Amino acid sequence: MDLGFHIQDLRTQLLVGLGALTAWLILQFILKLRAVGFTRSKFYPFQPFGLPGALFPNTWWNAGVLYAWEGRNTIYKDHETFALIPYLMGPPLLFTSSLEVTRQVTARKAPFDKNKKSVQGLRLFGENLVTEKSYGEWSRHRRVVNPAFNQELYHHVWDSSVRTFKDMTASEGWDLKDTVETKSIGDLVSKFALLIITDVGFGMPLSWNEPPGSEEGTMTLLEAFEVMTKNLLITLVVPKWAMGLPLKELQRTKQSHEKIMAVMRDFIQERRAQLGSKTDVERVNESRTVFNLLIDANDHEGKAVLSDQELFSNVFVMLFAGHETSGKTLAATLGLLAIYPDEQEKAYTTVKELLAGGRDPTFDDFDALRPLQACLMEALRLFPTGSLIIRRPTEDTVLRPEGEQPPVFVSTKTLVICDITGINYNPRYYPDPNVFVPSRWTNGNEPEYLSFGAGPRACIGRRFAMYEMTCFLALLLRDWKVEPILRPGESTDGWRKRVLDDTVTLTITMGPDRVPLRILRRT
Ligand code: HEM
Repeated sequence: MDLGFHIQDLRTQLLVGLGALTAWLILQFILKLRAVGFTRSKFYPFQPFGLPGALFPNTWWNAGVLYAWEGRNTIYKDHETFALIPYLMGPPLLFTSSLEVTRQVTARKAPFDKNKKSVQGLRLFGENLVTEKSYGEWSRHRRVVNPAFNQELYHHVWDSSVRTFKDMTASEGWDLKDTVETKSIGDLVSKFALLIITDVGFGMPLSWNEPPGSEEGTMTLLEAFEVMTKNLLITLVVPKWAMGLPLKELQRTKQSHEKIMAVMRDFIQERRAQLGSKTDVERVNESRTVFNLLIDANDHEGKAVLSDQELFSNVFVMLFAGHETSGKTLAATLGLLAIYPDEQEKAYTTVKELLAGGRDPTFDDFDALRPLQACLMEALRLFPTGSLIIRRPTEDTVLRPEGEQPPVFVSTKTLVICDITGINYNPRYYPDPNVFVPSRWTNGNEPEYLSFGAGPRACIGRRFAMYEMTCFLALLLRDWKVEPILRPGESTDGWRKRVLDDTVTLTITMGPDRVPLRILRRT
């Protein structure tokens, strides 16, 4: 055999292959540029939210998963709207920090819809309110769930928040202490929010020390959520059959899914058993928890509005959307109040005057607690837990930014990223965007608020979240003061960077991770 000829042949084939690949990449690159109308672009090998972009950190050559967060003060400096072209892999993206463009993308009947792939992680158990397409089955889901979010439910949220807060301080031993140091206020407030959603959303009041599944040796629901959230990437990339392999993280991820499925199955069965023994009149008079309404809609004879799978999936998404977001927001708010003692003092003065004699806050106090709501809104501006509104054009479209900026063409091949972080740090809308200024939201000239989304797909749980978080904050500030636990020689700016800014993670929602705090009893 002529080995020299064989190698020569192989080399030629390799060169031809490489040439073809290069030609194909160049063609794709041109098509991607065309898909965004040759708009001003930045170039990276991959897109930030897919593999392998998300696997590598955000750096000069890679737009990692925290691209928008880490670039919040820089990437929009020259252009409020620009394209990101992944030249090796992934669709072209149009990033915008423009309110005007975001309004056009999220408006009712706008030619934009959810992108199925972007909400893949929330489709773990099937389609639901969050994952359905606006021009698909979404309105059917929203029609079923909408009526549950009413005043009666919010009353329930408030009462449950008071009860759970007291349960927390008693169970965590705070009631016997003057100073509490916690390594992670995030863990406590996340648990608080989970207990509220299980109680109010599903009629399952659980005590602080007995979260579901707390039998010895098994994962609790809280742990299951944490594992599932942290390992979302594993869920998205590892095929189902491989989840059974004997690797620790795979096993834990699998266990977390099983736990969540089991708890939800129990929820559904228990509730069905309760509802089954009731007449129609009794059903109507029943406490209208989100869950009762879902079951009702599911079971009503001849009028099944949601399939069993959809019911299951909506239960999951409510548990998820209803706890992670509020927990992370509360953690960020407490962290910021700790390093802005003047703002904390102002909020405390409101609470002290309103709750004279140390009484508990009631539902009717909500409006008077507006300065506390402003602290939460401002923290959520700085750390928007739902940080990206991702949409795909349903037809080729032109977006028109404000002022002098040129119109932007986007084809159906493009993903449009309305970057809430980008908008929230845009100095045109929020002067001194890095500073925590709660009075932005009470000065009578409030800017538009994007942190709960916009348009018909905006957050259905906004008021739910604001009630539970305001109540928590009122109770905490009434009795306690929060302080940062500084390292020797550390400034509060250094603390903010280390504990808040640099610990932000993006799984499904975004926010600081743990937030260590010193909590001192007020005398
Ligand atoms: C601080 C707390 C919260 C924040 C920051 C937040 C943020 C958001 C955002 C930005 C969206 C829009 C996403 C998009 O357009 O792609 C959204 C949608 C949604 N949120 Fe929230 N959320 C919070 C709390 C809650 C709570 C407590 C619940 C339920 C109890 C909830 C349930 C939902 C649902 C079901 C949707 C999808 C609505 C639809 O597409 O029709 N959220 N949320």
